[in-house]
Amino acid sequence: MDVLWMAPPLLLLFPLLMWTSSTFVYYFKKCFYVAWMMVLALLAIPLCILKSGGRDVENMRVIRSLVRHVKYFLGLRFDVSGWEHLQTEGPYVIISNHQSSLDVLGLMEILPDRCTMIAKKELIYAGTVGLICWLGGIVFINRKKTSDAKSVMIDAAKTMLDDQIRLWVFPEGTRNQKGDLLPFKKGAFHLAVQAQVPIIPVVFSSYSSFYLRKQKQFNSGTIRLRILPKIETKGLTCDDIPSLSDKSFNLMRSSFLSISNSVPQSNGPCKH
Ligand SMILES: CCCCCCCCCCCCCC(=O)SCCNC(=O)CCNC(=O)[C@H](O)C(C)(C)COP(=O)(O)OP(=O)(O)OC[C@H]1O[C@@H](n2cnc3c(N)ncnc32)[C@H](O)[C@@H]1OP(=O)(O)O
Ligand SMILES: CCCCCCCC/C=C\CCCCCCCC(=O)OC[C@@H](O)COP(=O)(O)O
Repeated sequence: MDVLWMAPPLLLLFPLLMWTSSTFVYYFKKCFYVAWMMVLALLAIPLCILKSGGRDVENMRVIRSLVRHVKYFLGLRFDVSGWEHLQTEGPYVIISNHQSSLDVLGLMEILPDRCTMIAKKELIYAGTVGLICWLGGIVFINRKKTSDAKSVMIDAAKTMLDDQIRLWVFPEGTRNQKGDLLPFKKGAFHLAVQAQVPIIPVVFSSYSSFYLRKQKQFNSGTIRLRILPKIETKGLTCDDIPSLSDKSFNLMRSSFLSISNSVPQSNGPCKH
């Protein structure tokens, strides 16, 4: 009978235990993030339509200002350096590594005016977020059809110059949390060379100190964001794309490793 007395305090303790359980925090933060972004997008839709009357890169100002507080809810901080490198007139291509949808928070932290992104076309179906991406002028590509993706990017190079737009590209082409960068795809470099505009590399430090998908952990943490000096492409041609891509990759990789305090995952212990 005595044991029954313990039931009410245990029942009260249960939510507390749940709350402190790191798995619960992980799922809660992830669900909150998606749901809150959906709500913010819903708020942004009428604001963007009122501001620009439809799809326009200027809507990114509205989206940027609505998203900037989200980091506080998730316990994230950004330590940004290299702001001066974004003080470049006219169009340019920003390239950055891509670890998770959380990259959107860092992106909005430093997003320059008149800058939009290249994204996979599936994103347009993400409910209110999809619609706000369209209103923000995001350029959608079909990754399954190289010829389509290429022709959309060739058009984008022309639009960049005609409308003085900057484009943010994730040259790895997909999300990656392997503790290293994936080899770069060439689209971003073709884009910059075709438009003859500079490339500004941006590096996000590894999220592995606070966000671990496999272990279901999502703690508080600081993300170091490094804006690197621009790489000029004036006078470069198609033939220079491989070396331009390699140069960018090497610069970003060494910056990533130095700000992440991590070593790439090896395939096992060294053999002597
Ligand atoms: C409030 C709520 C707010 C919400 C805000 C939300 C913000 C959202 C943020 C959004 C975040 C969303 C983030 C995301 O969604 S990330 C996913 C989408 N982004 C990308 O995939 C971008 C990176 N990918 C590329 O650049 C690829 O190269 C593409 C996709 C273009 C093709 O890839 P694919 O794998 O099919 O082919 P390949 O790379 O092997 O290339 C094949 C050949 O073609 C050549 N080639 C390539 N390109 C060009 C070109 N332009 N002109 C001439 N030639 C070109 C190339 O040199 C190669 O030839 P060669 O060298 O072998 O001879
Ligand atoms: C009714 C449809 C509901 C869909 C719900 C999903 C909506 C997501 C909502 C909020 C998340 C906030 C920001 C979304 C921006 C995500 C950009 C992103 O990270 O896309 C992934 C893409 O770069 C690479 O894709 P893959 O790694 O190749 O796969």
